[in-house]
Amino acid sequence: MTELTVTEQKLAQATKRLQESIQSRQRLERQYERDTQRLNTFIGSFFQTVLGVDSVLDQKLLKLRGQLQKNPSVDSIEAALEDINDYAQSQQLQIQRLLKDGYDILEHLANSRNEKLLPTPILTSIKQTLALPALSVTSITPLLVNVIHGLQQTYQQFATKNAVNDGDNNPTAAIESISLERLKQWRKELINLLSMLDFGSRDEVSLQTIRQKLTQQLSRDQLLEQCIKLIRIVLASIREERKSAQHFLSELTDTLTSLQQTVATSKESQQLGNQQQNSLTDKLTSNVQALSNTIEHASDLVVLKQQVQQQLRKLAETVQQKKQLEEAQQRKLSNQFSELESRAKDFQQQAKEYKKRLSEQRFKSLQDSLTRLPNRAAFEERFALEYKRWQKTKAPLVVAIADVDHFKRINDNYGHTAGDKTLQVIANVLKKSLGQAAFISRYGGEEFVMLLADSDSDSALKLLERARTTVREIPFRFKNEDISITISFGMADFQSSLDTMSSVFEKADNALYKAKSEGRDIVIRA
Ligand SMILES: Nc1nc2c(ncn2[C@@H]2O[C@H](COP(=O)(O)OP(=O)(O)OP(=O)(O)O)[C@@H](O)[C@H]2O)c(=O)[nH]1
Repeated sequence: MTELTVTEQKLAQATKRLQESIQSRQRLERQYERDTQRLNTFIGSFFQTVLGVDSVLDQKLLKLRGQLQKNPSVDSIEAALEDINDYAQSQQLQIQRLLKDGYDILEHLANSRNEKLLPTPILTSIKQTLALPALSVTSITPLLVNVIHGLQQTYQQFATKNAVNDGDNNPTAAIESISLERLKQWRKELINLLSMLDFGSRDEVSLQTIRQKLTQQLSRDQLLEQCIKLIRIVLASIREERKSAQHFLSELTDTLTSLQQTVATSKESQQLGNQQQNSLTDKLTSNVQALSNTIEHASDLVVLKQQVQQQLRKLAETVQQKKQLEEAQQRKLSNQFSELESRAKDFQQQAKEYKKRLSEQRFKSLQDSLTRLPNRAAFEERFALEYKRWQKTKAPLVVAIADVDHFKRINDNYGHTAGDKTLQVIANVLKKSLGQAAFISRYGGEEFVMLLADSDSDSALKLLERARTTVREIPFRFKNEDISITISFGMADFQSSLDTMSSVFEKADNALYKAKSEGRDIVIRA
């Protein structure tokens, strides 16, 4: 083998090795490129998944993706991945804490008694998720999103309701909507209670002011303040009542004492008078006896005449004394009796006034002070009576509930006094249209409840229709504006022996609700 041949062989081997090494390098580079590509794709989809979860992580991933696109060194990628890993670990603790918080919130919502806060399907899915063996971000996050939607719906419902009911667009008021609902109920209840109070002119102004305040939207504190004022008025009135009852009782005791005294003195003077009378009678008897003795033993007529005259004078004196005594006794007794009589007369007058006052109070406690119609308490009493009558006779009995439409607007637009006036006018229209046959009461607020006994359902419906149209045709004028006011009715009658007071009332109430939802200004029969 020549030296040239040897050299050629070595060169060929070296070339081959070089080619192999180039190929292997190319393979490696292709592999690296593929790996980088895969990593890029993975980071890309990972990036899509976690995008928006954490802004710091977003930045780190964006940086890594940028590096990968520039064919970086493995070292620099390793450093970037390590950085991301450290950050992810620190966030993991945070996520666990958040998961725990999320779990607690869901558990609280699921067990909350106020389930109205969330729609039922959401509550069901919370309960199902909580029952899972382990919680993860993927199970809890969609649920939390649902909860947020649910709460948002509830919030919007309350906000709309408040805006419609109270004309209040203040969002903070809407946030407090649950307590606002409650406050509204309390205000309504207090207005009802107020309508049962009437302590005469002394408290009229104060009660009127409280009523006026209660018809406006109040905070809890303001409502409490009105409550306290009301309690003070009631207490003052109770004190007054107690005083007046004490006065009456002390008058009664005085009169009885004086009667007792008169009876005692008349008895005493009668006893004394009897003694005196007896002694005078004895005296008279002995006078007559002496006279008869004188006559019997007389021998001389002149002497006898003198003695008889003397005895007769004594007799006349005694008779006179007896007469005077009798007259004195008579006078004393008659004085005592006339004194007693006048005392008794005074007392009788007082008792009459007291009784009148008591019956007035009873009447007032059953009368609504604004409309002078029977109030809710009177209605309950009458309803029980009519129901008993119906149970016995099965004669027709209809319950009707009337409610002024959009009454709040009248208060809001024309003031509370206009609202009061409206209620008074409507009360009169109801009285006139329904006549004597109906028992009409102001049940509370802008609600009137009527009992139509002896009217069958058809004729009751006609009467109510008449009342409804009459109200609509009244030309109300407030603040130089002509307005039309309407009322809606719900009615129901007793039909089967299964009907009870509350079931028929509820039917009428549901019918009224229907009347409201069907556009108002109508009478709906259950
Ligand atoms: N002026 C006055 N207002 C009263 C009286 N009693 C209750 N109100 C008011 O009546 C209003 C009743 O309003 P809502 O229950 O919301 O009903 P509405 O506006 O009549 O609406 P609909 O019944 O749905 O047609 C409330 O604003 C009460 O404050 C009262 O004696 N006098």
